[in-house]
Amino acid sequence: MHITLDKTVGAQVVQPKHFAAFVADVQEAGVTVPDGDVTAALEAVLASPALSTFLLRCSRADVFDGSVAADFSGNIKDLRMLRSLKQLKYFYNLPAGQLTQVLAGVVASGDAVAAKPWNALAERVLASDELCTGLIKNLIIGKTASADLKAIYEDNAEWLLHNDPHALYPTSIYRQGSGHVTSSEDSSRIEGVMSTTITTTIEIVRDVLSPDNHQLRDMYKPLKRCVAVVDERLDKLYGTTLANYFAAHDIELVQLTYRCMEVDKDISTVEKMLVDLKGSRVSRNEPVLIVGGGVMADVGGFACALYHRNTPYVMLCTSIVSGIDAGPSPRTCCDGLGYKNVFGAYHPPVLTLTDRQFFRTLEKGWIRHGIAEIIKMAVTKDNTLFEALEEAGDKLVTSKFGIEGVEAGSHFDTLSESIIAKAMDGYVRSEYGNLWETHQCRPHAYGHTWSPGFELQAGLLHGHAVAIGMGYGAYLSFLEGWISEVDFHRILKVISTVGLSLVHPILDNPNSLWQSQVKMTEKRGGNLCAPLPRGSIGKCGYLNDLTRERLESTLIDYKELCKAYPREGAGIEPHCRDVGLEDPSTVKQHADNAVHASSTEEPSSTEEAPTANGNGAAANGNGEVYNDWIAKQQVSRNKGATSSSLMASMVDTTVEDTKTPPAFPHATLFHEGGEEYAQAMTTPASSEFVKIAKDTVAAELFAPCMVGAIEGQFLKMVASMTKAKRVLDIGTFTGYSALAFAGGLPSDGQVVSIEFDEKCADVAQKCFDASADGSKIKLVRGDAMKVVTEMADAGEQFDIVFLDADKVNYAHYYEAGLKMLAPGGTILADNALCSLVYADDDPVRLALHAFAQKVRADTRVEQVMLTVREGILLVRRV
Ligand SMILES: C[S@@+](CC[C@H](N)C(=O)[O-])C[C@H]1O[C@@H](n2cnc3c(N)ncnc32)[C@H](O)[C@@H]1O
Repeated sequence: MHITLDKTVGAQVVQPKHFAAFVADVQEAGVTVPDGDVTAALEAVLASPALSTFLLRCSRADVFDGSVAADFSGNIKDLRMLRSLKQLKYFYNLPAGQLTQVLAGVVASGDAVAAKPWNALAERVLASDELCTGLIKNLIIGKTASADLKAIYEDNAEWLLHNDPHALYPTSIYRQGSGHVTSSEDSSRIEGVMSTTITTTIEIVRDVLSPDNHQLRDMYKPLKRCVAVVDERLDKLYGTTLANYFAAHDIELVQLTYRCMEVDKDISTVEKMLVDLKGSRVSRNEPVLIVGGGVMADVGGFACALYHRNTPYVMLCTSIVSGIDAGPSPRTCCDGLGYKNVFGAYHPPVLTLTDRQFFRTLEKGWIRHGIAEIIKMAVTKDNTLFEALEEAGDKLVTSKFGIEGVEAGSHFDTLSESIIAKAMDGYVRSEYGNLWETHQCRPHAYGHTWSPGFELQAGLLHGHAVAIGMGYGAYLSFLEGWISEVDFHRILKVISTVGLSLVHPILDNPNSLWQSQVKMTEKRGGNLCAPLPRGSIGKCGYLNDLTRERLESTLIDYKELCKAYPREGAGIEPHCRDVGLEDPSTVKQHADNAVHASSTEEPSSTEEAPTANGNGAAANGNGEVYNDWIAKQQVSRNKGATSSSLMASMVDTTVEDTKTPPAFPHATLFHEGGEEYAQAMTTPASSEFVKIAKDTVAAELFAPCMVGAIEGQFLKMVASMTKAKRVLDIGTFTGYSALAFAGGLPSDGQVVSIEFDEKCADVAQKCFDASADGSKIKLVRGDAMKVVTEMADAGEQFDIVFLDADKVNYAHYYEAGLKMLAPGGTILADNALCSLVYADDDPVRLALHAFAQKVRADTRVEQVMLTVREGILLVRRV
């Protein structure tokens, strides 16, 4: 029994039953693959009625139609057939290596024994350099094709040429375009409609780089090579495995490697990729392999979107975020001009592969951060996923999704895999129906409405910021009566159990959340449209109204509620720096919200205000150009100013040194209000610093000795901007400066802090013990004069040396510090301008002045006197 092709009818429906019939026909007709010449063997198979009728039918199937897909849904075998159908539709244009492989897969799905000769044929074709990459159409309708084959395939080709040319001459088998045009009689007015349909496949796989796994081989063997765009970090971890995989299958690997940290997510990285793709002569229908996490998915995908205006790519996801979210996402992008995700294209991969094995090399902090994206899908889309998360709990983090200490095939192994799979399913179901983001009903934006306001400012990992947004959102949902109190607490519990944050001290500033809401409303076309759980967990609704007053009052209540949770709602390793990332707030000076540690926050919806106020010619609010404004405002403001005018610093660079500090008729460096304003505009100190201040006062120690909030933030940022690893803090007092430095160091960084007063040291140690960064600090009790000499003699090295003990001995600390300074290191001397404000007869006044003069005369160094707080002399070797 053969399927009869009605050649006059297009859009033949091909269903699983037709696949089954084809396999049965193969068996019944005893189609076997002859030995001997491989080309002859392939031709013989193509001539068989069973195969040819099946192929002809497939070529006319409307493979992108939803009703065709609906026939296949249900089980994995069906879905594999559906993917085969999408390829067989274009069989005329497939390389022989690919067609024989797909057919072997189809036959094997119905009858493993019958598939043996088909597998053998596929292997022989793949092994034949000449045949493997050649297009099937050359064999069946080309000039040299046999008359028998032409007789079977030529008529249909002719029909396709007129009725469905895409099936015969495709440049992409993953997209279809259609459209219609209506014109006026004289064609002076035209109304047109265009639409694109895109197909993609997503699969959770295991051991994808094991040579026994044929998924990548099947994709690239027919092409004989694989051009891979690989994240540098992944190359270090898996570069050899990747090379071995392709070598084992005799596929040439052209590897292009890029640094793909969050800061690299800009157009220059995309440009480099484009140049390399062109240099590697990638053709427009050759799928590029992209290997990496969220940033790589965004940037690599964007490069493919631009290259040849659209080049297919296979996304091999190596992180949770890419695995369930950024990887299969159609939204590719990069940052630019101080805006986040401002450039981009809608260009999903043709195949997404997620393999949990890669999670083995992820830090636990990264795993936690990725789980936030899973929680958002669970809460808004899938109650069963939520229950799975409740069941798995913290073990998801400790076992890295069932990869460490969990038996393969065990319940937890299966549970972990299903969590990834369900999250991915929920995500693409929300995304794919809204490809161009033409509306804002986007469940996957849950947790992303208020978090952009504080994520960067607090240096939070994206996942922690989103988790706070989700917790707060769930509270609003509960207040609206959309979910029960029980469900609200279930959501908080899931977040807290995996160590994600419910709160952060940054929430003490509700303004940042409000500003984010204002911007988000603007970006969402004038609607807040904040996705929140509604009805029950797993269902989504949208909050469109929230006044500032309500936001502020509910936030206070929410913070209070969270105190009942472990760690009083705080997350574990919530900051970028905790997981070895650069602190985003110090990496790029974006505006309120810029580059984040992940790519999944509402790309294209979070383009923020520009970073700076433009160039000199930019218009002010009142329409004046900048230079006019300078002339009017600044010139008159500085009229009459003499030596202290701003001009002096530019035209007169030879300000004289004086033997003694010059007269300065003020008690402080700043006029009233100056410091307060600066502090108001500085990232607020966290609760740990508030604790130090309180403990200092409680111990009846003189609190103004501390460096305080502005200088503390400055020291932290210096440490992080200079990428320091070791800091020497001379003069601990109660620990403020030490803890500030510690905050700017990576997790393996160290602050050595010296203090000779036992009472101060005791208070400091307690504060260190209570702080997350305290473990980075080593408190040395003793006389700094002696301790630094011993350290210098022992050859210790530091990236930063901070002088803040007895001022009269600064010269000594300075010399020892220079000895211990690592290449490129920095010395900072605190209170360096105090000589101006101390009483004339104060011995410290002259000592500080002498010290400043010493450094001024020192040809080994360059220095700058900063008017921060009481003056900081910043020194480095030249
Ligand atoms: C200005 S406070 C330091 C403030 C500290 N950096 C902070 O941010 O809180 C100076 C500290 O240096 C300590 N100190 C002064 N001379 C010292 C010395 N020779 N050895 C060790 N500690 C000393 C004092 O006891 C005092 O606690």
